[in-house]
Amino acid sequence: MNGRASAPAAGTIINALATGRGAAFAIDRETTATVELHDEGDVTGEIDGAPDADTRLIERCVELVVAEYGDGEGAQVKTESEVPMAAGLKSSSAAANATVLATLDALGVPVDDGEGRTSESSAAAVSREAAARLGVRAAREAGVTVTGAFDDASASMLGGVTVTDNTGDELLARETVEWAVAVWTPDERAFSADADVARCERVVPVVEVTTDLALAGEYERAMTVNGLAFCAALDFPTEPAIAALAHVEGVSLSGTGPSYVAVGERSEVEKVQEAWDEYEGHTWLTTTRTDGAWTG
Ligand SMILES: Nc1ncnc2c1ncn2[C@@H]1O[C@H](COP(=O)(O)OP(=O)(O)OP(=O)(O)O)[C@@H](O)[C@H]1O
Ligand SMILES: O=C(O)C1=C[C@@H](O)[C@@H](O)[C@H](O)C1
Repeated sequence: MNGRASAPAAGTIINALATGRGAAFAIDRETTATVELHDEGDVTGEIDGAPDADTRLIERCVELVVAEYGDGEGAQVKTESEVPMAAGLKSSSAAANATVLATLDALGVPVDDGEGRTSESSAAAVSREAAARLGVRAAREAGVTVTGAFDDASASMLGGVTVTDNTGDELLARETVEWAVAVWTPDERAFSADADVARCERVVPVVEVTTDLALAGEYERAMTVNGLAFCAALDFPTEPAIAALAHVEGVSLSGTGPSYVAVGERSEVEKVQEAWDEYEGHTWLTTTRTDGAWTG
């Protein structure tokens, strides 16, 4: 009764902390979860390379899946991640998605990939959207999110860009995009649950405009306006965005920071990376992911 699954991290188009509506896109860096079920007992978690980190999110994911689809099993769950925690790159959504899918895998519950295929042959398959909503519920119960972050969770689970209303965990739009992506991750960390929501709410009029842009498919402009508004609200520098805008049209603070993401053609995104290489911390290049999370 073992299961394994992986889910990609994501970058921000619209931070939902202002209006409850957000948008995100999957990137090609993953978190993998392995789950070993026991007939009974507790659920215990481990985060590879972070022995002191909080394991409640992944434990709660396993518990919720077992409560819904299992028979009182206990478990050991472990995550290994290519993305740093508390960096704005949705490591919590990737970890939750991977853990939910790995637990379903361990229980032998099939998952529908949305295109009529399932991970196993039986009829009663769980949709990937439903699996993402379970992870969001676990994130709320573990206290690691402000809005539930269904924007981040759905982008990671389904791949591509998703636009969501996190107040009802509703998927408003999904589209695939193919961008090169530059990421700058400074050394500091910022947990989403600690963000100053009252300051974010002051930029609501600007963020409402970005939602209209995103729903019209103008993701890069939405992202850039979002980034300038949230840098101001959360007191992060706008200089990385201004440097990137010499080369690309889409750049934003990702989530509640401290990472920034810039998107566009590879040759231009490489120039953004060169500019960001001047800063302290870590810069890297990746691409968008269109396929989302997977079992196995
Ligand atoms: N790789 C992981 N494995 C297990 N749990 C994780 C992992 N990453 C994050 N978490 C859990 O989520 C909590 C909050 O994480 P964090 O603030 O880093 O979220 P994030 O998704 O990286 O941030 P952001 O929303 O800004 O992108 C962590 O304290 C931890 O409990
Ligand atoms: O905790 C949350 O609710 C969120 C955190 C950030 O990732 C945001 O980008 C996201 O839109 C919502």
